[in-house]
Amino acid sequence: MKIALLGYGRMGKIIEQLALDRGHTITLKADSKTEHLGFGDADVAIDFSLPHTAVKNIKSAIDANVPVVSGTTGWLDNYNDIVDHCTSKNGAFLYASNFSLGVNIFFEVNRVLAQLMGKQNDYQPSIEEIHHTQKLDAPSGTAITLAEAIIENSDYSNWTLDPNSKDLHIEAKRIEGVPGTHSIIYDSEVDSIEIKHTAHNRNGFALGAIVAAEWIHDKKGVFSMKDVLNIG
Ligand SMILES: NC(=O)C1=CN([C@@H]2O[C@H](COP(=O)(O)OP(=O)(O)OC[C@H]3O[C@@H](n4cnc5c(N)ncnc54)[C@H](O)[C@@H]3O)[C@@H](O)[C@H]2O)C=CC1
Ligand SMILES: O=C(O)C1=N[C@H](C(=O)O)C[C@H](O)C1
Repeated sequence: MKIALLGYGRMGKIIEQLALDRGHTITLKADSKTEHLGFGDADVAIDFSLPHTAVKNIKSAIDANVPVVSGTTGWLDNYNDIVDHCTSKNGAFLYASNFSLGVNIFFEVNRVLAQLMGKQNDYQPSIEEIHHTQKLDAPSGTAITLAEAIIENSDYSNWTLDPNSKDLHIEAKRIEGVPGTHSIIYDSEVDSIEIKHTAHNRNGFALGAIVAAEWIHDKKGVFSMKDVLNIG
């Protein structure tokens, strides 16, 4: 496949390496200095850019009739706008807050645990996420996905970063060099239950994005990693 990379930072560079190893070619490496996104004959685009550039990048790919997968976080207020745009142009689009196989399994474990704990009022749920200090958004997109599943199965209606709020609390810690760690904690007076996913490096995110790009390149519609991995 010919792949256009929208974003050539930490993730874009790892995706390039793994994509070449899988026999793909890279036709575009767009970064902050790129003035025009020339998609040429790209089969698919992979967007790992910045919260304020993702919407424009995704729309440009759809307008160029290039299926696009996006892992950029922090832009989801515009998600429905992108879905409408993709549908009106008969394009192909997939967003995942986290592309790694391990986290997508963790999402399912979180959902089952949330269903079990939904009526256990003695337990207070909370989420902790830890990322490197260069991360621009908080909480992480992954933490938001985890929170949404807990909210669906409980009396909570919102998540919050404020520890004094009554909403579902997400604690976002920034520590140099951490690729991404997410924990769900249910705490009671007598015990606690905790599940945790720890990324050891970024390769799982990158591989998942390439697998998603391979999957979507000949499709039309709006998809998620559930469609790609066939889990859940
Ligand atoms: N969904 C997932 O599995 C994962 C998502 N992420 C997310 O991916 C995004 C990127 O992460 P990193 O690579 O670590 O960030 P980074 O800061 O290393 O890279 C961002 C890149 O975007 C480029 N860029 C800036 N303006 C652009 C524009 N207008 N068009 C195209 N590119 C532009 C920058 O020059 C840079 O190369 C973040 O939002 C992060 O949260 C990161 C890892 C995994
Ligand atoms: O910025 C990152 O690095 C990551 N961002 C994603 C997120 O916001 O959930 C995924 C992963 O945790 C790494």
